[in-house]
This record gives sequence, structure tokens and C-alpha cells, in this order.
Amino acid sequence: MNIELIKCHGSGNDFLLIDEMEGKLSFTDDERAQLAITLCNRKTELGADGILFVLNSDKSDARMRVFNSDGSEASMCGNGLRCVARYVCEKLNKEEAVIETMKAHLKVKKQEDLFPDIPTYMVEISPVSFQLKDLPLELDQEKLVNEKIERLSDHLTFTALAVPNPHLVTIVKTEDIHSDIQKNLSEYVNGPNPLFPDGVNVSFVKSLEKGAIYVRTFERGVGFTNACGTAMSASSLVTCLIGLNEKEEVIEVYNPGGKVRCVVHEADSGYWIELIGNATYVYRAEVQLDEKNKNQFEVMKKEHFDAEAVQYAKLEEAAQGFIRQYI
Ligand SMILES: N[C@H](CCC[C@H](N)C(=O)O)C(=O)O
Repeated sequence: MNIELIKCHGSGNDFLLIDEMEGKLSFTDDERAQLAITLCNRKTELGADGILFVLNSDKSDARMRVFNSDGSEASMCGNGLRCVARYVCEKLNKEEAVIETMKAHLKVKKQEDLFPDIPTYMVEISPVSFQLKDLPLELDQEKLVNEKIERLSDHLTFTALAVPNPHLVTIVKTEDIHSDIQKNLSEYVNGPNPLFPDGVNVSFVKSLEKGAIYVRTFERGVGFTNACGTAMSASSLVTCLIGLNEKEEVIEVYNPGGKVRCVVHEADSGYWIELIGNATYVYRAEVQLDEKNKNQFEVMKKEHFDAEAVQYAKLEEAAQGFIRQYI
């Protein structure tokens, strides 16, 4: 079977985008999970943090399903949704669209370039819940906002929220950003444990200055990634809750892969976050799957988007330069 795909990234969080809208391709959920495990393997010619499947939607312009590199499906992916937003808007020749995701139909919209010649999109991150049952987090309380979890740390305080995928966020000092604490804690809560039966994305956040934060995330189903869009959105909201930043104001969110912008909103229906950042194409490829062995494939063609790589490298260099002043 031949599959055409686009390797893309949002702030260095990279994905393989596969279009199932044309009807030439249609996979079962098991096949999607197996494709994610096989094609995201970084020991192959491809490799990525996950796969974005773009499908038709009865009610919206398109539908996104996201599978982590371990084959698990997530309810949401912020960086991936920006890549899907670009793909669908360009396909339908629109400046904005609505994309169906597992828990919501979300607005997406082309934005002014975040940096010269870098395709930039805004995506809506919602619904947001602080109910521990929505992660789930097994604690005998309704919410966890800036509180200790003794089993995880004797000095860190955490906030748990679903956007709607599950996030655990802690505001740390510089020394904790580079320590093994995050790796050890994240591997525990994403293995067999009494707290997070479905695992959780774990973010360590450093406040750089008013309106600027740094977020490093260990992603459920992946591990450490260059960035996690839902985590940066969740982290921005947490910094507003604890008074480091303001709702309705732009927060520059730096990460190991570059930077994005978040704006936290509070509506009658609850919080939602605007996540604004790049949607960069890396290459277009044609892959031939081995019919007999689902773990084997051959890359028949690969065409790189060289100009986009050059432009994104400039953004990344500028972001790293800013970060180095603080961390
Ligand atoms: N690993 C996440 C899904 C991908 C989210 C991330 N890549 C983003 O940009 O939000 C989870 O299992 O909840």
C-alpha cells in the first residue's frame, strides 16, 4: 500500500500528516496505532512524535485524530492542530476553518507571520477542566491547584488540568529545569502508578519575566519533546491563576524547539486558550508499506521544503538567544 504524507512541525514538535479525506486511504484504529509505532520510529528514514490523521467531518471542515509515537490516541494536540489547520485551510483555500477533534469542534485561523515567512496559525484550545476525574488523577479531592503531591515531590507544587488531554504543571526554579526530577517523576506517572491510570503530560515551567515563560514537557506516549502545544497552553493558564501573568494578554511561551504565543480567555463556559505559532512543512514523502510485515516500509520519494527550514531556523535561533539570558 502506498501512503503520501507530509512531515510537519509546530515549534519543533514534529508529526507525520496523513490525509484520509480523499477516500484513497482509510484505516482501522488498530492500523492507525500500528502506523504510528512503525512510521514514528526515529531509527527509520521517517520518525516523529506522532501521526495526524486528517479525515472528513459531518459538521466541520475536517477532523483531526492524533496518535502518539507509542500508538496511543490522544484527545487533543495543539502543535499538531496548527499543522492540520494549515493543511486544511490551504486545501480548502480558506483563511479560517473549524476542525473536529475528539472532544470539541475547534476554531483555527491563519495569522500574521510570527516571524518573516513562517506560516502561522491560531488554534483554539478547549474544553478546559480542573476536575481531577477528567484527567483522571486519583486523589481524594475535586481539584489540585498549586498544591503538593507528596508521592511525587517534597518541594514542588502542582496544578492538574485537562485541555482536554491531561496535564500536570509545576512552576520551578532554573535548577529544577535541568535536573532529572522531571524525567524520573514523568516516567513514574506514565508507568504503572496509583495516581494517573491513563498517564499524564508533565510540564516544568520557569517564569522568565511578566508575559514570558519557558515550558519543558515530558509527553505522555512520547517522552521529552521540543514542545507540547496543549502543555504550553495549560502552563500559560496556570501562570495566570497564580498571578504571574494576566488573562487576555499575550504570553510569549519559549520551549526547547522555539516559541509560540498564548492568550488565556475566560468565558461564561469556562477557560479557553488561543495558541498561536508556526505550522512548518519539513518534507513531502511517499511510503510503500510492506503488506506482509506492518513494521516494514520503504520511502519511495522525499521532497524537502528547504526554504521553510531556513526560515524556521532563524526563529529558533532568536528564541534560544532570548532563553539563554534566563536559563
Ligand atoms: N502526548 C499528548 C498528545 C500530543 C500533544 C502535544 N503534542 C501537543 O502539541 O499538544 C497526550 O498523549 O496527551
